[in-house]
Amino acid sequence: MDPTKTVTVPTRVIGLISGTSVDGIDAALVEISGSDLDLQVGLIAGETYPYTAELREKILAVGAGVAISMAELAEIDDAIACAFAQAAKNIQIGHQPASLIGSHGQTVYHRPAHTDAFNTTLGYSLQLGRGALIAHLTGITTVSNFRNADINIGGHGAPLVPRVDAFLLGDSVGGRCIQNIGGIGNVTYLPPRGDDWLSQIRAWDTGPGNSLLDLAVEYLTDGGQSYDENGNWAASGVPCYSLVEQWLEQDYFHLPPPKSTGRELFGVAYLHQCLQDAEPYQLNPADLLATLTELTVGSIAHSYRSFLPQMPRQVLLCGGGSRNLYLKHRLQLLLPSLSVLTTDEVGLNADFKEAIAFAVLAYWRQLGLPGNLPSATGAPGEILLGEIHLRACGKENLSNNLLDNGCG
Ligand SMILES: Nc1ncnc2c1ncn2[C@@H]1O[C@H](COP(=O)(O)OP(=O)(O)OP(=O)(O)O)[C@@H](O)[C@H]1O
Ligand SMILES: CC(=O)N[C@H]1[C@@H]2OC[C@@H](O2)[C@@H](O)[C@@H]1O[C@H](C)C(=O)O
Repeated sequence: MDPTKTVTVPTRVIGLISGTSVDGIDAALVEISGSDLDLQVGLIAGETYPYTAELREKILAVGAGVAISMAELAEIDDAIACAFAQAAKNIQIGHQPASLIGSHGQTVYHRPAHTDAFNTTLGYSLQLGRGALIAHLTGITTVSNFRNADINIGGHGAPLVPRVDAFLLGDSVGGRCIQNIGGIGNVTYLPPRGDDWLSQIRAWDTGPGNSLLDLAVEYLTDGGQSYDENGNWAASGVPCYSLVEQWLEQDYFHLPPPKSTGRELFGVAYLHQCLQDAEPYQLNPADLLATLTELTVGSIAHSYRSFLPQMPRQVLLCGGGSRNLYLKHRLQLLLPSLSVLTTDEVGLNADFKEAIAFAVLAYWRQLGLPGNLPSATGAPGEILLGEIHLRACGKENLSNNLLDNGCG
């Protein structure tokens, strides 16, 4: 089938995701039409709904490897689904309702493909917040569990946003890197649009985004603050370049793409190692934050120099880290030949791009179009992503009754 010939009608879709920062659920209500080269997405509403402190703590604990019973796992899975369903309900208030939800869920574990004692080569990735419950509670058909189909054929199951980046941000004038800086950083390299353009796209996880910075701020303020607003604290310090150089020797940064990572590698234990490495340098808190910011920036610049087929004209930042002005300034200094902008500056909301992407992935799933990009995930081919949970018959009114379903 030629996907550009698919006949489509504008569809109102909700995209939902909570990322590796575990700061809350990003919800985007969008109107989508077209299929790929003619794909059009209009953002109607975007909102972040923070998790309760209790649920956030449980998610972080599970993600950090704290042992829980199967009953507790089921309970957290459903608590997350309830919070996602509530977010879907809230984002529609005052707007025409949506007919489809694409829910990424909450990643609590991600293991890229590898060989172990069982000779396993497939990766493993677990996103909680089951789509069946979201469909049941909202009465809206929900696509979820997007990563598994790609993983099941040998891919990393991540990153998945690159195919959406390609059709929303591809440019015929020059090459672009779309750099997400969430908890983890990931890049999509888009060569200038032309023949065989899709197969030349490259994408991978660059390493830590804000994850180490957020953990360090929490540690330095005894839990009083959760992030370095605009990078002001780091900006008042001086990076220790010897440490950055030492940290950049780490294997992950030298692994050729396709590759993916998560808090399993760049989480609490990694920060503790960084703090230990920093001890001989007696850094003050501002210097430590400047040094960790430089690790994020340095890992991005290093991976562009090592793995991009050619340097792009622009870097378009998105994700919460795009608001870190110090980080943005440092990246521009390390990549002087490129213009460092945000996706906002080319018309795509930088805060809700991932939520928008999962709305598009659900829409593609419904149209029967593939969602992965083999050059990004390492999968041997394109594949349909996501499981479809049909809205329950006679449940149309459920979206008004969420609080009666134990989700209050
Ligand atoms: N004004 C700001 N200044 C500095 N940092 C900010 C600002 N606003 C948000 N952030 C950072 O962005 C983070 C959240 O980013 P985002 O929501 O993109 O992450 P995520 O989606 O959870 O992660 P991922 O993309 O890895 O899944 C916060 O934890 C914080 O570190
Ligand atoms: C397993 C997982 O949740 N990975 C996330 C994470 O956060 C950023 C980066 O690592 C990316 O690979 C991915 O998310 C985005 C949404 C993606 O799949 O494109």
